[in-house]
Amino acid sequence: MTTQELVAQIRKKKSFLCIGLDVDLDKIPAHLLKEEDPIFAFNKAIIDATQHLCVAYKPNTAFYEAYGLKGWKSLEKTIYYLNENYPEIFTIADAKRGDIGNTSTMYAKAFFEDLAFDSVTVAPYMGKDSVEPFLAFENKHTIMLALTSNEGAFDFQTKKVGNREFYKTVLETSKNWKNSTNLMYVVGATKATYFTEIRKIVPNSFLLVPGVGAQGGNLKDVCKYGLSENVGLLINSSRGIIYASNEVDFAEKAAEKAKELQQEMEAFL
Ligand SMILES: O=C(O)c1cc(=O)[nH]c(=O)n1[C@@H]1O[C@H](COP(=O)(O)O)[C@@H](O)[C@H]1O
Repeated sequence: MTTQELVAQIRKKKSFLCIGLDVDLDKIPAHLLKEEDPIFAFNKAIIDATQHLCVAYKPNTAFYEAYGLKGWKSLEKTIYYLNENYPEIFTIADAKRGDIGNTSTMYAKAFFEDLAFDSVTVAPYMGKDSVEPFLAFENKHTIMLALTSNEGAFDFQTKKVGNREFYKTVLETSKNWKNSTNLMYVVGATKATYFTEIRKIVPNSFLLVPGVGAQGGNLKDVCKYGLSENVGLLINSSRGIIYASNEVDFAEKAAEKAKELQQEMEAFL
């Protein structure tokens, strides 16, 4: 999917919401456990109930890998279901990959070719030659960690290297990499006050913003400091939406939570 197509979808739906499909079998409604594939049954119900309110879905692969082969099959069924039924939706494999060049190429093939996701999250720690193999794929997006939502972000990312915070160096450096127009960046919603500085370095890039809902990030502040000319934000909520209820009405309740966020977003568009 091109960035223009993503922006057009945002304008049409008046939403820049991304729903995180982080499925935990201990948290989903008990009646689904009788299904042949409870994870897919849960995802399908959530997707059908919320697809008109959001523009992206982000399964975090950890929640599928934890269940072995069965979990990976559920991930595959979920992405196929999305691509077949809602091709306008932007899909994010949240896998936080990155390795030496030839290994990164295989990671990129796994998520862009075999599973046909539109994007994948990547860690920048190994540098240019670990990220460029992902950037080589046309109309695919590489979402690189810049300033994460967790406490540990202060361990390295905000530390000064020379006279500059490390996350700023990561952002600035990555702009010089080959095919850097295929880059997006992760910035946590819990770090809303940093968005002004980040926008000085990457004024037009899309930012994936996790951390609203369960982690306490504030949507209004993120919009205030983070919105760009072409919107430039995908705001993710996982637990805050998908576990709104663990009864038979779980999909309906998830849609209510998604609608609340969509309406807050609409006010900014
Ligand atoms: O890359 C991510 O998506 C990510 C980066 C980050 O800084 N913080 C963060 O929470 N995430 C992911 O975003 C999701 C947040 O989930 P909730 O806290 O349940 O909304 C999880 O899948 C996290 O792994």
